[in-house]
Amino acid sequence: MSSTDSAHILVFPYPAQGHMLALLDLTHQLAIRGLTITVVVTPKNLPILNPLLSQHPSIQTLVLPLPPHPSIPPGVENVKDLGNQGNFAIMSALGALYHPIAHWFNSHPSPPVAILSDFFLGWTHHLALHLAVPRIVFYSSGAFLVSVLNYIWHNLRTVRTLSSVAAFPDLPNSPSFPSDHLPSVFRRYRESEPDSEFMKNGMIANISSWGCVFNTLDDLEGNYLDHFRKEMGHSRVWAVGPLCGLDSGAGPAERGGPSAVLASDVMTWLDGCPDESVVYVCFGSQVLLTGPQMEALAAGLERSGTRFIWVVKVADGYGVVPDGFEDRVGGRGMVIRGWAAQVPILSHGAVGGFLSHCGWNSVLEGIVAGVMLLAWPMEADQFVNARLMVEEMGAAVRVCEGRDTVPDSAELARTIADSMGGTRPEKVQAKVIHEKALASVREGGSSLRDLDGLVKELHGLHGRRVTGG
Ligand SMILES: O=c1ccn([C@@H]2O[C@H](COP(=O)(O)OP(=O)(O)O[C@H]3O[C@H](CO)[C@@H](O)[C@H](O)[C@H]3O)[C@@H](O)[C@H]2O)c(=O)[nH]1
Repeated sequence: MSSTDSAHILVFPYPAQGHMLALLDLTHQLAIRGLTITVVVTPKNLPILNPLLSQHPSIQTLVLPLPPHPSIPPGVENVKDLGNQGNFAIMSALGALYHPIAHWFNSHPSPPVAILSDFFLGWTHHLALHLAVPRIVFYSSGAFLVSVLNYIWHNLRTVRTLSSVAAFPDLPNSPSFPSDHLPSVFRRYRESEPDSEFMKNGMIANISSWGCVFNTLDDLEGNYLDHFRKEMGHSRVWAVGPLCGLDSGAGPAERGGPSAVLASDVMTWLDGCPDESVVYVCFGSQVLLTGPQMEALAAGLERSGTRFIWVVKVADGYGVVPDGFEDRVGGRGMVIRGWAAQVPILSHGAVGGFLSHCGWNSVLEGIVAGVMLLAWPMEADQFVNARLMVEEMGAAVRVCEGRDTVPDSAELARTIADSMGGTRPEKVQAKVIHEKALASVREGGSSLRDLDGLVKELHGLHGRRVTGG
């Protein structure tokens, strides 16, 4: 199909690995289904698109410099270099791309018929209204989290005045959370502070957008999706996940960047381990551990007697792997300093557990791999995700919680050894969800059906004007 006879979509990922990689997985799916695509990206994030662009040379990029912001050091364009606290500044800085994008759009011979953009780019709703095209929100987090957030923005004063526990009586299962477990975008929000207000307005704009896509599935979050659909009052809510369970086609070993240790070397090491004997430890792309946390985790892994792969993010002022640790654990463990090929590692039959911060992508990748999660939620949506997996799904074990908490290493060692050794009910349940997740992205599955529905809707926009929402 040529670019003139297929719908042209503008895809705008948010520059954080946990947001971007999943939207690029979706972009790949849209490209193989014949849509014409332009991706908005800043120069330093362009290499993250390499696997996608080499697979689909027809995908165009709109490369725009990141507008300056006083809280963003020169040269920084991705949240991985700032941590979670950098989100508001990056969101605000990107907001200044409104006019450059509008200008590009208005001078394009065959401009996009829709904008598909991350939920941290809520302002693109107004851009889409201005350009008279529909905007579709991509939620890189789950429907439970988004339901919690929507409740918060609608009941801001009430939730802010609650002291220690916040209840969500309108949501399925009426959950409640200690207030320090609420999503970071809310906890970091300060009334009248410009970047905070910009973020909040963007979140509210998401609710009015024409449609939305979730990287989730009915069998995991059907109750929250139903609740959300009711709140939206329309059916343009597509649950297409787990996107990592569809053929990524984008060379998973290079997903997000080159691996610090050659992926083939890691695979060879795993080949020498018995089935489901290895616990994979990684806390996503943003979290850095303090010195005491690193020591406790190292001691826990050492005392557990379990095989492991530990991915350590390194930065000045944060913890390091204790001296002599690797000699003491001998061939039983592998430490990867920097970026790891997470998806291929998890999919290896030798991996049986995943000690994770419960970032949404890690949760889904663990499910697709059929490994049990050992949950250590720290910030953002992670407490909500952990609750879903531990309490509601019964498919994960909680090992620690909190961004600053230092786990007790003896207890950590026991939990790791116990989880990896025995046949816990959570392990069995993780396999049940794994099967359901794989079925959802196979022929006849709910997520594939929704993906086809989304694609049909996008193709249908070609030559038609649908705006607002
Ligand atoms: O060494 C690494 C580290 C991460 N990843 C990948 O990077 C992504 C990380 O995403 P996620 O597990 O969701 O963690 P974060 O990077 O922390 O993601 C942010 O964005 C997510 C989506 O909104 C939220 O759920 C998280 O809480 C938030 O911290 C995943 O696809 C991983 O496979 C690698 O491939 N190699």
